[in-house]
Amino acid sequence: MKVVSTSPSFAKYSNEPIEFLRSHQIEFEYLPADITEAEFIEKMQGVNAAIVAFNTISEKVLDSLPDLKIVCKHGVGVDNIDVKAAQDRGVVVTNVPNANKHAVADFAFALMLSLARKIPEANDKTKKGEWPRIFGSDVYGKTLGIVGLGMIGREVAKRAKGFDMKIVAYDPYPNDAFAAEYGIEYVQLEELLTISDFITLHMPLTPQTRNLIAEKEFALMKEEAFIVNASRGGIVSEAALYEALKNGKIAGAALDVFEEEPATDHPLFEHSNFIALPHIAGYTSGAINTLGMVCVQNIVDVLVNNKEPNHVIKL
Ligand SMILES: NC(=O)c1ccc[n+]([C@@H]2O[C@H](COP(=O)([O-])OP(=O)(O)OC[C@H]3O[C@@H](n4cnc5c(N)ncnc54)[C@H](O)[C@@H]3O)[C@@H](O)[C@H]2O)c1
Ligand SMILES: O=C(O)CC[C@@H](O)C(=O)O
Repeated sequence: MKVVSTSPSFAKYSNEPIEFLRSHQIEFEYLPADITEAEFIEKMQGVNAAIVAFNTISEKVLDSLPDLKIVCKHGVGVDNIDVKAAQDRGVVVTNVPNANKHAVADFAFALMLSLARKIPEANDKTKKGEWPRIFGSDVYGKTLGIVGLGMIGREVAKRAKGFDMKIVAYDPYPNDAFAAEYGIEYVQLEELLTISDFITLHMPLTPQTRNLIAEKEFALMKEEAFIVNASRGGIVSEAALYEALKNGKIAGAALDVFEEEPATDHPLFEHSNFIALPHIAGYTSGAINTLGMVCVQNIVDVLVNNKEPNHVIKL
């Protein structure tokens, strides 16, 4: 039996996941994260399980890999996997919910603070020998709008309580008990965009959420508002964001995720009130170790124990 990973972070902090596979007589190999579809199909012949980060598992890929039994998303969002096609072919798809929620929530908060206090700009100038008086915006006591109050959104809300923020949320599937416990008010998206000083997005990329934040939505926001997206590229229209920043419709934005990744030499980079990150919100040692161990346990359950693994994505 053989497992391949295209996730560059799999087993980065310890060998435990690979040793676990070997203890079950399962071979392991890394493939490059930016592998082409044709190369992936070629290298995956005879392989029984794939651990994937960003590469696309399309219907064509699944049709070309008759020995594949399980695809494990090394993370949460399964937008790069054709789950329906996999299900139709009897290939199990799993993800790892929960494992990187603290890492991403911390990161989203770091981005809000970085935008409000202009930390990247202050760092750049100080290292260039300047000693600038840079004035920022308050975070403490401001209104935070969380779009998508799932596992990560709820962790962001818990952090925001420590900053005494007023929290509003939009989510088509409300969690009333959590909202009541943390004093969160559910509102419609339009209201959230209108009243929030900080807006943070934490939902999956789906046909319904693609371009959810576009020209009309930026027009609703306050001129002092900051927006953070550490969920998925494509939820924020980058063309609309470019115009919103250019025309001063909002105060700043930070993206950890882009419509096309890797994002290099992007028009948004010209805006000084725009922070660009390379899809690293979930990258901490604790999160990565848990992700790896959950993936390999699921693989052993399918290939060796003949048992339903945890976190199967079912449509
Ligand atoms: N940047 C990163 O490295 C990174 C890491 C982990 C997860 N993510 C992304 O974050 C997303 C959220 O992760 P999670 O663990 O909180 O998932 P989750 O499933 O626990 O929560 C997602 C929430 O979004 C809500 N939702 C669905 N459609 C919506 C819509 N149209 N508008 C508003 N809310 C909507 C759901 O009801 C749910 O409450 C993932 O889907 C993934 O794409 C990114
Ligand atoms: O595995 C990764 O490298 C990141 C995955 C992350 O975006 C997620 O959806 O959890």
